[in-house]
Amino acid sequence: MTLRSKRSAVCAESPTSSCGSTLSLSSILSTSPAKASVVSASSVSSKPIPIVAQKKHSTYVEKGQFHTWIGAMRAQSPPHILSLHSDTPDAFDLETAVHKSWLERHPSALSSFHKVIKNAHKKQIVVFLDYDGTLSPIVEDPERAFMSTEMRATVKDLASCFPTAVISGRSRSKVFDFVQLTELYYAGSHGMDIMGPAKSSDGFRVKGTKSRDKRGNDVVKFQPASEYLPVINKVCNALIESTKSIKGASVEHNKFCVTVHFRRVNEEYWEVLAERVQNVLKDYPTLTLTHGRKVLEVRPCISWDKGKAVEFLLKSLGYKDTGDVIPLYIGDDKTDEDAFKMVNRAKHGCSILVSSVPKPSDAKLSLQDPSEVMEFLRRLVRWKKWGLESRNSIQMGVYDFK
Ligand SMILES: O=P(O)(O)OC[C@H]1O[C@H](O[C@H]2O[C@H](CO)[C@@H](O)[C@H](O)[C@H]2O)[C@H](O)[C@@H](O)[C@@H]1O
Repeated sequence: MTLRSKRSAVCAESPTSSCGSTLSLSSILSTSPAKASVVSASSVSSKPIPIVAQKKHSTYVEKGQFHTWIGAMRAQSPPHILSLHSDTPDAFDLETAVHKSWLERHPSALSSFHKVIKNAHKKQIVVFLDYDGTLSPIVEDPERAFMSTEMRATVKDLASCFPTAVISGRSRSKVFDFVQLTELYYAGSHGMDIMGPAKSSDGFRVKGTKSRDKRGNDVVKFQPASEYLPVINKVCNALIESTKSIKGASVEHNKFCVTVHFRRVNEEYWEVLAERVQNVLKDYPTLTLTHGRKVLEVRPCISWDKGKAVEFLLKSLGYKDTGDVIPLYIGDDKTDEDAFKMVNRAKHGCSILVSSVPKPSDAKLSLQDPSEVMEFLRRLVRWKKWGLESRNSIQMGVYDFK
């Protein structure tokens, strides 16, 4: 048996909170403009949620730190994807061993399905889904990240069984254009633009502007970073201008945040692109820089993230007591880690990372890719639609889901 170390597929970043952290060495190491927005070039408490503008940060990064960050970015979306489920006895190597040990810490949500639904019959499952990399596969062109018809049908079925929300880094209108399901709740701009139910529970005053959705339901729109809109527009234009000469670079206006895409840029220019972004940010001390899957993201320095959005939606749905609800969150990116932490604090919370390679995460379970996400969601629907008897069989492991 040989131990071969190919290029490591293990992501070097840690799953620390992304919101409000600047692109410091530690964060690096730790890892409606809908249609035309990409320009080429704690437990649930009943207290109101405080939103505090964070201390102004310096967004300056030492040059050498770009190398570390670029390494982390490469590792996050490696070209070589190892399938753990293929029987390849001769291919046992270091990567396989690392991946297997990672899977022991983040078991497959499919093989652990009985554990997910163990406490579910007398409780309310509420499902939160990230979009890119979770409902749709990662593709080169962010404008073409379509979800499949089958996935859309599955999510529609899911929403008929459980309250379901999509929480995305994209603008809310853009993610709605992709998903096209009116029966869901949506939070865009990494949770900074929420359209949720206005069904307040005791002790929680639902914040935001009340209105009616397309189906006539009372909804509330909550935008904790609304005052940043002018500065976000300004920085977006500055980023477009400063990156337009770099082939393949694109800037996506996500309403309350801006995404700079590296995926189609030749890797030899990544450092130049990162430096340009960093230079623009020097003039915007109220904004901060984070990174995701081959992207740098500019966002307001406020203590609001996907985890807070999950908390807000749970409260506005009327679930002030974590004992009554099973919040289930599925996501693939660094910004989803805030949501994983939030649901982990709930008594029966379920956090699932979508990743085909080992990477540090606070998620308890894992799925390899959007096709496994779809299979998992289908199982949830089947479980919900069947009677208790079938559910018991599933829990005892008697039923073969396939
Ligand atoms: O929170 P999410 O819904 O996962 O959004 C995060 C970012 O997703 C998109 O970028 C990612 O997907 C693209 C399409 O597959 C891919 O080209 C890019 O490299 C990925 O980072 C989206 O374009 C961003 O605006 C979101 O912030």
